[in-house]
Amino acid sequence: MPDTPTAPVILADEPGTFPHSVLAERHPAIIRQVRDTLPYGPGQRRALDALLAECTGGVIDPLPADAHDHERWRTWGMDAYAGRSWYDVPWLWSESWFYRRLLHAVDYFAPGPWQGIDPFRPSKRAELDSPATDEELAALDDLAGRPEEEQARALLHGSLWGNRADLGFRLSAEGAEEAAAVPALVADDSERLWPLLGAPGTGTLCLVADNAGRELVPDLLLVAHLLAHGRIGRAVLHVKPHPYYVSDATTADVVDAVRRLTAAEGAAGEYGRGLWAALRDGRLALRAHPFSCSPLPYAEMPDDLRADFAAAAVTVVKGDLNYRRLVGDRYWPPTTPFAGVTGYFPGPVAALRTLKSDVITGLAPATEAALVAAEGQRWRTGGTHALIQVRT
Ligand SMILES: O=P(O)(O)OC[C@@]1(O)O[C@H](CO)[C@@H](O)[C@@H]1O
Repeated sequence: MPDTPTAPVILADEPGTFPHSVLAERHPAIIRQVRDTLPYGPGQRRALDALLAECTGGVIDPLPADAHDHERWRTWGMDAYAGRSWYDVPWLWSESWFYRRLLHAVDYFAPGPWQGIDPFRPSKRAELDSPATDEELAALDDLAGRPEEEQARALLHGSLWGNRADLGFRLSAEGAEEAAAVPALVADDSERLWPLLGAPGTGTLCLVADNAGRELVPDLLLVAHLLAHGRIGRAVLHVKPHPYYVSDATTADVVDAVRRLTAAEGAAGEYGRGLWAALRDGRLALRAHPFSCSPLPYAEMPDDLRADFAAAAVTVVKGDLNYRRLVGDRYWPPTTPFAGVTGYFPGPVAALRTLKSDVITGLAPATEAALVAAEGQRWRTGGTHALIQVRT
């Protein structure tokens, strides 16, 4: 691994910064949204109110000793951070902790009637059922007659820009989606990705999914296309084992998305039936590893997950949060080489991400200078720029 100097870990302790606004504004908005969209009983509403007070002004209070994942969270740093302000621990950690505590408040893990009920399901379903999704699926028919290579490129870009549709992000950046009408890639290594996905392919693609709905649908379309055209032999789709970051995809969301596709007309329906068959015969496998909801960077991944990625021809890592975990949630100088910070990854890795937080690596000096000249630092968090970075 090239010798990469380290950089300061991002905390949320500075008012006026993006991480601080996530803890001080976005998390309270998410609690209010959850409280309003499902008819939770008095106990759950009290717990949500207590969480609101704790996450904005209180300290980290460990999970109850009988929580199923108490031991896991201890190894992930819970004891070390107990008693400290949410703002004073790594931002990556406190955000992840927020979602775990939210699930506790709504009895997601508690035996009883609310066990396994996704608090974010109403917003995920609304997005999947929206006319915008219909339009995107209908547009596939125009693509169907094009040369295969052109289709593959279009689907890769669909998967990349699908990351702009992020329900949690919309709570605090209304309008970002519309503002980004012109795709603006700040780094594009896609020419190094295609040889890893070249026909006749027998290799495995690992795709580490991010959001459900309008991101997961194009991710699945890309996988369906690569399988159907023999560019890969098999795909492994990593999803979250439980609801996370509002819109992150779980197995239930994959099932919803595949059913949505199979019910569609034309090319979308064909892709849907291909995915259904691939799930049934094992060419498309799902993983929901606990580490996918961990508050730690991928550099600290456990051995079984490492082995999964090591066996892939390439691992494609989707979205902003996965990028933060891939390169480390640090204030890297933007020109820090991507290959250096991902040198630990056990095989070729590609990041497909729209930029929604401060972390960035691998920019050419001229690109950084042009972005700063045009936008100050807004390009880092506005969701209007994207990147494709590859380390072979
Ligand atoms: O991973 P995703 O869905 O692309 O984005 C997740 C996100 O919306 O949440 C975090 C702030 O809460 C940021 O990392 C990012 O803006």
